[in-house]
Amino acid sequence: MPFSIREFEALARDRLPRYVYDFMAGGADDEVTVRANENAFARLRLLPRVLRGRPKRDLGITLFGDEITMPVVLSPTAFHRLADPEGELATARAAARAGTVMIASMASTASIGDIAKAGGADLALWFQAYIQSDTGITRTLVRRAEDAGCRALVVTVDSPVFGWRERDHRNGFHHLPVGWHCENMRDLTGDGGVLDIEMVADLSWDHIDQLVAMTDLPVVLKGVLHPDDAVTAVDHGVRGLLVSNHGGRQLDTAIATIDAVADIAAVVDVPVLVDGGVRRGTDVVKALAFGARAVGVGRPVLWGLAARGEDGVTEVLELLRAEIDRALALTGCASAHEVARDLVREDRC
Ligand SMILES: Cc1cc2nc3c(=O)[nH]c(=O)nc-3n(C[C@H](O)[C@H](O)[C@H](O)COP(=O)(O)O)c2cc1C
Ligand SMILES: CC(C)CC(=O)C(=O)O
Repeated sequence: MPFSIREFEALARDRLPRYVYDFMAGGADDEVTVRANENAFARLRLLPRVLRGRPKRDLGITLFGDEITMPVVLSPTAFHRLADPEGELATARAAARAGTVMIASMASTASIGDIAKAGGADLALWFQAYIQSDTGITRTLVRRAEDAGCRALVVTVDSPVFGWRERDHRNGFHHLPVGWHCENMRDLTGDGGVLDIEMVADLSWDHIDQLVAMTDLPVVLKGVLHPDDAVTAVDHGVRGLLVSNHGGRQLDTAIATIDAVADIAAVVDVPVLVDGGVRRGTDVVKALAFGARAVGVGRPVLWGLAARGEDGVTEVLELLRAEIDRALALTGCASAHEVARDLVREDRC
């Protein structure tokens, strides 16, 4: 079994067709932000405490009333069938076994209802949506998420247009293989067809008001990086924030997310999550120190799924859990809640 997420990525790279690996690993333009997300974590250094007598660590946290077993959730990623024939169903089973949240992408290759069934009652399932220009379509998607038992709605707001992904253009990857579809987009128009997902350039806070009014589920905004937007979001009834630059796939040279999270956590009272470049338990501890309640992982889940299917996702999540536990022990913390801001210093080398 691989010993690190890095090794899972190498295994996945060997197993996947080139165009699939590139789609998953790649980002926008020069991929500056893809690299920056990881590099920014490495630049931060931990200042551990000693002799605090911590025989066991408690990794659990609460999100919207649900207890999860570690401060790591599965960020939404499209097209899991490209990684494994069982696709999102395998991912859901692994997330349920790990006792954490899966944020299912609107661009899943299984429907949200089928993902919920696969995960079973143990899965804390959230649904990620791109607001569509036709409010009726957005409403139907929200109802499907509610009917599937989703516990929160994540609205991605960093994609008014699609990022420029040169690897995909070079590989000619613009559509799913014949016969595979975004199953959440089926039967939305009455003719049994599958609609394309739209990126809507004129999205505004009015759309967020509409969405918040449409559902009792907590709405989480994904893709906020500016503290002023975070404050505005909460004013509009948003109940959580996922600080994200879409894994460097949208605006290249956008700020690394770990560099954005502290300023946001300082100005809002709602749970703040962060994703982008989390590859080690020490990264998670740094995010907690900056005020995040939890982190999201995108590509690591895909590497696990591509390398070893459902078991691979389980192994990736358990690797992270063990690494977080070890990082807490080595920094002198008994729980995720005890991680304090003064554990992290900027690298002075
Ligand atoms: C292959 C791939 C597909 C993605 N699909 C979606 C998506 O459908 N919706 C979304 O909001 N974010 C999507 N993302 C972004 C992730 O939710 C997340 O922000 C990002 O992957 C985090 O960075 P990491 O991969 O370094 O962990 C995708 C990312 C990847 C790598
Ligand atoms: C195909 C898109 C809807 C998903 C994706 O690749 C992304 O959001 O990065």
